[in-house]
Amino acid sequence: MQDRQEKISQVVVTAAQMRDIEQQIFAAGMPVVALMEKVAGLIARRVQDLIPPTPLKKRVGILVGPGHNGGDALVVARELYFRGYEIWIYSPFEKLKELTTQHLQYAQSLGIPCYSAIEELPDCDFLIDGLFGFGLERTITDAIATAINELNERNQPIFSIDLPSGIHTDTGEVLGTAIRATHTFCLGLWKLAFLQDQALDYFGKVELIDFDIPLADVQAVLGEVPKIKRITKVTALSTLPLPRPPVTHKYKEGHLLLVCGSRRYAGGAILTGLGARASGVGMLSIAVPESLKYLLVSHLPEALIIGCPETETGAISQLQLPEKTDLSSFSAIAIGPGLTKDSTPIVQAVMKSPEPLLLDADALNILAQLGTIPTLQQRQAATVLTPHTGEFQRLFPDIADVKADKIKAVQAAASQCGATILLKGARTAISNPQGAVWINPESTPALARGGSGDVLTGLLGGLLAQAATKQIPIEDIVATAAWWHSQAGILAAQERTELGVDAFTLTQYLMPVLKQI
Ligand SMILES: NC(=O)C1=CN([C@@H]2O[C@H](COP(=O)(O)OP(=O)(O)OC[C@H]3O[C@@H](n4cnc5c(N)ncnc54)[C@H](O)[C@@H]3O)[C@@H](O)[C@H]2O)[C@H](O)CC1
Ligand SMILES: [K+]
Repeated sequence: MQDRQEKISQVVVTAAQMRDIEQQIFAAGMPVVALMEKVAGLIARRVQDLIPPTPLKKRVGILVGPGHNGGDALVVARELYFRGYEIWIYSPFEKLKELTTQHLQYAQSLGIPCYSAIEELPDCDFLIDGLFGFGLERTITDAIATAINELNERNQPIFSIDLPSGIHTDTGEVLGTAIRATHTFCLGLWKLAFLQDQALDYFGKVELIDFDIPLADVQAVLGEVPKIKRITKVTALSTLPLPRPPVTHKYKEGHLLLVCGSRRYAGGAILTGLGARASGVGMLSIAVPESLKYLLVSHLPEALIIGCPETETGAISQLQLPEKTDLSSFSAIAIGPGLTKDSTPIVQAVMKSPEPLLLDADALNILAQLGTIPTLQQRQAATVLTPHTGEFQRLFPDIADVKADKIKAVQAAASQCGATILLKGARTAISNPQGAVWINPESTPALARGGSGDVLTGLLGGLLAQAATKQIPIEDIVATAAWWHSQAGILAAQERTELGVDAFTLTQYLMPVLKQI
């Protein structure tokens, strides 16, 4: 049972996949009417929990569209009516699907007022949005668009069924206009839109209404291992190097080399180091410009700080590793935070490393400038890139608009360069070269702050180093780091508000996330 719920919570579907899964259920004998009744019954009960009908009678506006999303809304309306709510229906479409028509007829027979003009819908305590679900297929125009805009301006709580009407199920695009919900009940399985940054403003709180879709039906459509998955606590924790074997030594627990910092950006090197520290990595070496050496030693006494020759501008000019050490001495290398663009030769040098390599920040800008993206294909070991949208666009100028469909964009980029790519955002997306995608479903705007990416680079570098001898897919480790990093942000924001999560503070919340579990 637990296992089913966990698997369901990892699943993400497109509208077409949802329709196919639904067809499996109907083909197996489940009547459409019964499924609607079941789903809408669950929604009605949740609404009653959230806004009970007493002591003050509540007035509810029900927005009814032409399809089964409208049918769901009418079943909710009927249930709430019998529980003592005062119901008003707005049903502007002339032609409704048959089942929806029947529910509307019955609602009217009960004496529930029903109007087709938005002006006639009075102010309500809250609204139920059943205009469109995953069947929305074109831009909303004319009277319906005007009505949606007017309803948004009323500032009443809105519960959207399945999706806020107007949001494209797959891309999250606003098709003309869309309901700005305060709460969205996603039905059965998470739709892709819930993981697309561009739609997030419209959902309000989100909640999955699990209506017992059999796993077999999901697998029949998506396969045993779905291509696109949500990161969950369970998936994230499964790749952590915990518990440690009772007998081990520091080099067995990974040796990470960080290459970062410049006179101009000294703090970035410290934050990257602190992120790596939290990963538990066995050995940490940090290459910085010579002039930063003692600053780093004072912040990270456990690390081996390698002072490198520097340019006039204070950037690393040459990677001068200690005696008897070369790039193959490390289990993983992470390069980029605070480098400046003056460290181009260093990036070229580490690309030759035979170990997993993580490139971030200025290392990505240097890569873009060099136009060396195609050479990544030739690397023997795994490569991970962690761009934000701007860096991504500089690296992959020929990939169509990232904002229009982030998930497609990250898949295309990973396949183009043969690296695993983590595209940062409110919903960070990770793709391996074969197009297997992880999306991080929870984060906080508190992390939109200078230095928070440096922390991620250190943390992920440390996890990559520890996993070097294990058979864990690279993208799974990247997903764990993304999850851990955002959970630390969420925890810090809970205790300190969204303004209180500077990058140093963030590093201090990485361990408490694990301790909570
Ligand atoms: N997931 C499930 O198994 C269940 C889903 N339910 C609900 O059903 C909807 C999907 O229903 P469907 O009838 O296929 O689509 P919609 O209700 O979203 O509406 C489609 C309807 O609207 C017309 N249309 C599309 N775009 C526009 C537009 N821009 N302007 C005007 N009209 C438009 C289109 O032609 C169709 O007629 C799902 O979201 C759930 O809420 C079940 O009730 C339970 C099981
Ligand atoms: K809806």
